Amino acid sequence: MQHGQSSTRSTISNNSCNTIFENSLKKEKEPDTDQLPLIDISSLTGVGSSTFLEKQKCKRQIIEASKQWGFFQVVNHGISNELLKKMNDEQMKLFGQPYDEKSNKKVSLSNSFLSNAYRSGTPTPTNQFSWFEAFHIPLSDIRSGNPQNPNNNTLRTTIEKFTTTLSELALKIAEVLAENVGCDAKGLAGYFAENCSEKTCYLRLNRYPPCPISSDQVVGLMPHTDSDFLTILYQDQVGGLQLVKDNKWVTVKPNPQYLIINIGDLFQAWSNDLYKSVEHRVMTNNKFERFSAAYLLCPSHDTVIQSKGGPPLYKKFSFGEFREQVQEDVRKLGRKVGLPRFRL
Ligand SMILES: O=C(O)CCC(=O)C(=O)O
Ligand SMILES: [Fe+2]
Repeated sequence: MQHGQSSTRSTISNNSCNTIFENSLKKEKEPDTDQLPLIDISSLTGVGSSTFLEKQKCKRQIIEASKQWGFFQVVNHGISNELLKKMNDEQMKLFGQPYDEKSNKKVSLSNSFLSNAYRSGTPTPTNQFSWFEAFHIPLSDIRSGNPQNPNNNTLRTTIEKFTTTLSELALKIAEVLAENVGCDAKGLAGYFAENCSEKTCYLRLNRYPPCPISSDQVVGLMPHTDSDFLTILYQDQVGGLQLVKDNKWVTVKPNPQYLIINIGDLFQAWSNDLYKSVEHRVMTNNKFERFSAAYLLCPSHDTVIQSKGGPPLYKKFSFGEFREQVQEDVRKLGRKVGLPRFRL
């Protein structure tokens, strides 16, 4: 599959991104960054006790990081280290199955919540290649998993626990960000709960195999922005995630106890460019395989995105229109154009 063709993330390559991408393909070693904001969100998640002032501080940090970086890391997120480890173990087992099994060519995954969920990188029209494989799973499929498939049952229950907490966390973060662009708390609770449901949100399980090819044309995952409100990412200790900050690629120092949150295109449009949907990518590694899991907060296709706070920079669009435009651009141009298509 062309990366992003049927998912909410897609490669992006407008002019400025091309420059970044070309520089980036030289694969020079970028320093890890310890500067990526790390936010203690215990006051939001209720892990431990906290005061009103601590909660206000936490909200301010989330808003600042979303404006300056479009990315931040969180601790005290409410998912235990045991559950994170279990998730990683289950992911290893799942991807460890023979290709025919996991890609659903054999029957063992069919009729399970994983049927038709498998994806892997294929060359782009410009012969660039993403060295990954993934399962793209709508949350509603997880809950309706087939209990008769004992192999996948611990996987399913682990994913279910993991995504239940992530769903709550995603809504809390979304509400903090939306409240700051002038939405009253009552209206907000309705907006996200009504428009983002388990039918519209996804979990992506990613595996980046060790890559023996050293070529500028091969990356773990092509530069892209996420076509959602926000993404919550869990990554293992291997590293390879990079994001653009001040026109340079910086490497995120991996810490498997943190979760990483990034703003997607919809929040950038909604906030009238206050929050940044920042390009990111994954580099390859010739020694180690790498695992990550991404939770994507997406609305239903008929949800309307309307810029708030100041004269609008984007025309009103529905998520369905956005997705169709992305898919059409990927089909016709081989790349996602994304938000610039909707700019006034
Ligand atoms: O694996 C990663 O670190 C990033 C994954 C990602 O960007 C995505 O799934 O959209
Ligand atoms: Fe992404």
